Amino acid sequence: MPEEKPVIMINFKTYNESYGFRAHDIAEAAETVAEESGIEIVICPGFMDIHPMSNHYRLPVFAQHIDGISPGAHTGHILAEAVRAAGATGTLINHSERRLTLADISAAVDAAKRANLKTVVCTNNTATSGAAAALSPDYVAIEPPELIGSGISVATADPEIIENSVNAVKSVNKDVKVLAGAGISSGSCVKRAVELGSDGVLLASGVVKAEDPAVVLRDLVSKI
Ligand SMILES: O=C(CO)COP(=O)(O)O
Repeated sequence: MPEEKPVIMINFKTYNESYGFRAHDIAEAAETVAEESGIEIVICPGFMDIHPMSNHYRLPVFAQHIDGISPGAHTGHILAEAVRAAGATGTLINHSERRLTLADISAAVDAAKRANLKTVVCTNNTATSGAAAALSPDYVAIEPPELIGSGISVATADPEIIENSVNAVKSVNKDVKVLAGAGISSGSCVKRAVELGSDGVLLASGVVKAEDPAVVLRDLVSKI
């Protein structure tokens, strides 16, 4: 088990169930379960919900993406400082559904650090996990794309990718934490992911599309 308690990050993506009032339902459930369990639950809502989520809940709020730009004339871009000002304290970077080049990932990590945002670089295989670790983000999140949104847990379907990514990341920079994601939906998945060396999980559909997110969230923390 890691020294610190595992973290649970919920990526709201752009599901119909994830914005506006429904974002509040998920965040309210996450706040209740985080306070009951003492487990850190991070929410990653859409950009429009960062400010209301940050104002209403005591949960850490992360963006789903930022661009590797500095303040200035960049129409249509997402500025790290603006995300921070809206209340976010971290950001995902390079999700499989929002892929970036290595140069863009590096610039985004630099922009996030400049704005005092925590960084979660998402990766799709062991080699990219090692490459991401070289940028010294706070977290590398390994998520095999073929299992994302499948309901099939990476912790049981592809445990090697978690172990191999942990080894690849730690051999580059032992201070970088590793999250596992794709198909995570239960406390058993979380337990297994942690046994394989991860510091927590990043998940989406299991919570966002649940009829009652609190039920799933309570199960997710139940075996930690
Ligand atoms: O992409 C993911 C989280 O960033 C994983 O998505 P699912 O939990 O829906 O498989």
